[in-house]
Amino acid sequence: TQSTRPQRLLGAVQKNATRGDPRSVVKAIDEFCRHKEWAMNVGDEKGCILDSVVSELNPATVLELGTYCGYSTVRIASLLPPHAKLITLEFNPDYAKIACQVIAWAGLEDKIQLVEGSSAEWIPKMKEHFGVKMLDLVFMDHWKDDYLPDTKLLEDCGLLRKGSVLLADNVICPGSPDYLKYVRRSPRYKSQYFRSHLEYTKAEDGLEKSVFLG
Ligand SMILES: Cc1cc(-c2n[nH]c(CCNC(=O)c3cc(-c4ccc(F)cc4)cc(O)c3O)n2)ccn1
Ligand SMILES: [Mg+2]
Repeated sequence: TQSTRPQRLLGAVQKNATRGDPRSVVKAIDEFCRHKEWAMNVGDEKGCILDSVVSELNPATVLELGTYCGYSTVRIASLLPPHAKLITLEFNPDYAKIACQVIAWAGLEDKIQLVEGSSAEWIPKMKEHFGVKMLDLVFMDHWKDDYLPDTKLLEDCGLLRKGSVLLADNVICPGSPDYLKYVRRSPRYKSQYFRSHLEYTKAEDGLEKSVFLG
């Protein structure tokens, strides 16, 4: 039977990356997506901006919405301090199966908790189920129409504290206009746009970093 793109991406990781070496996993995926098949990872250009936000924040608790094949999951987790935790939420079981293997190849299972299900179901369960008190960083990279409702849900569930950072991918392409308007207008956020390009292309895209002011 035909393989899927995520399966071929995993194959490229297993063929070209060194087990236990997250940077080689990231590099193998970027090479595959640049030279073989485009895939919707945050990519190397926006990935560097993601790296700088994570490194500056040094977060203890990170939530990623939208695992896909685990590219940004590995990128973020490889920069976290020893006892930090990354919870990543994936809705699509086929993506989750691939991401689980990419994360294992990178040797980052101990830092990452991959959860299969919807954000609407799991965000309200963060505290009781994962013992999460507050989120230091949320990387939003799931369905673009869910960015805004899920931001409001994060606020309502008391998961954001003064200084929590929301970092949203694809605010231009495919775009999340209602989210962008909300965080840029709201007095409860300090927002900043990092202009870049859609992964592996010349199209404009960027990351929006929004600090919750409490
Ligand atoms: C918990 C939960 C998780 C999910 C979930 N998990 N994984 C995803 C994938 C979401 N990502 C995208 O759709 C996406 C699309 C493009 C794109 C595509 C085609 C173009 F022509 C141009 C750009 C580029 C990107 O960078 C993207 O991130 N959703 C969904 C629901 N609930
Ligand atoms: Mg994205």
